[in-house]
Amino acid sequence: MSERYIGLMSGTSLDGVDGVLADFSDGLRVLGHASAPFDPRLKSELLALNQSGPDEIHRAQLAGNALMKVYAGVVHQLLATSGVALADVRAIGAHGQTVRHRPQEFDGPGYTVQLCQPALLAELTGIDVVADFRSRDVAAGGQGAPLAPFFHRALFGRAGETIGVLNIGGISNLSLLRADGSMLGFDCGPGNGLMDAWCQRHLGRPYDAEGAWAAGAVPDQKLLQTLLAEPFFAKAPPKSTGRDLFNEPWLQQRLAKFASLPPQQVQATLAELTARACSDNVMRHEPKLARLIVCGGGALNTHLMRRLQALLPGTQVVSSADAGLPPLQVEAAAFAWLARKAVRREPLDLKSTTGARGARVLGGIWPA
Ligand SMILES: Nc1ncnc2c1ncn2[C@@H]1O[C@H](COP(=O)(O)OP(=O)(O)OP(=O)(O)O)[C@@H](O)[C@H]1O
Ligand SMILES: CC(=O)N[C@H]1[C@@H]2OC[C@@H](O2)[C@@H](O)[C@@H]1O[C@H](C)C(=O)O
Repeated sequence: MSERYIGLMSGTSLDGVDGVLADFSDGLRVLGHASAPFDPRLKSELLALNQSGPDEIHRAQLAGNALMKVYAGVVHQLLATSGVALADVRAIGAHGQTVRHRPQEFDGPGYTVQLCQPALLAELTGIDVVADFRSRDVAAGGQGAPLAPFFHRALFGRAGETIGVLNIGGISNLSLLRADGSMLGFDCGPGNGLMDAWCQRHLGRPYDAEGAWAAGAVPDQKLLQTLLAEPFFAKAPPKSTGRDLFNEPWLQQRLAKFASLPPQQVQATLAELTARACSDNVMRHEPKLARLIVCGGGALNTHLMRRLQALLPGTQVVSSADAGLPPLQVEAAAFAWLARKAVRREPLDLKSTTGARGARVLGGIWPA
């Protein structure tokens, strides 16, 4: 049986799809990486679908179909560039696009929605598809996120060492892999999402490359304290979040009293907010952490990486590239790894991360 899997991730940044073709026959070997940006229409529709709007069920299905075409394009790109035959790929792990994340609503389990049409993807690729990774966890009382910590442990964990893995995507999440093999994983809060939105609004660019714009101003401490007063930051794990909370209206409401601040200073404050959301959690849960491996697009933000290092002077802050896997490949590889777990019906012990009642197999399988 082939040990080759494809992982496809389109995250909360809405920048597009990252795909990885990985071979797990001896640890992890990445055979290919491909990505595809969303065209502006699909991007704005996916963004709009994060909020309720007219005819949203219909629009969500069509957006899911359009998303699968982008996913299939990435699969074909991976096969073409790696030379791996279609029949040699055991399965695709397809995350889909999160448009709602409300794991706890009222007094029962809530829900989490990832737009995804696994049946269509199976048709378009001729490969088994594993999808819907989060709903079982929510059904078992968990947050449904983050799920990558299990992969972080498998890839970066070292017996006898405590290591942190920080993913900075649209939202940021931290995995603390402890020396005794136990682990803690949860979302920290905003990652690049608020910075991206502010940069798009004021510079017309999708993100602040290398954090150069933010680096040119000093954060406003009063605004920073106002943003950090959000109760999510003080909550104890398990916890997860998304665009449902950290969105542009959230920011605009808090900016109302800071109308005279120059936009660049707001950007510097948003970068500091992301850095603090992450570093405060390291200080709270593992103050003597020796090494923090950073992945996700935020690892490419030089200013953010410098701020993290400054806020965590006793910790060596490194990009995941220095630990063997480039930042934009980690999450996609995680969904290849999670697909393999589903195919092998191997449960994950979810308690320490999502807070689910116990170990569960995550994901459903749509045969080719
Ligand atoms: N060179 C760069 N300089 C600064 N920021 C960058 C750079 N390259 C990417 N980014 C940031 O990384 C983001 C994409 O990161 P990534 O692909 O990890 O997010 P995601 O997977 O969508 O999110 P999530 O992990 O929340 O699901 C971009 O939106 C941008 O903000
Ligand atoms: C609901 C959802 O899509 N959550 C994402 C999001 O993006 C980052 C953070 O918030 C994390 O909790 C999760 O993604 C990663 C892949 C995870 O599950 O580990």
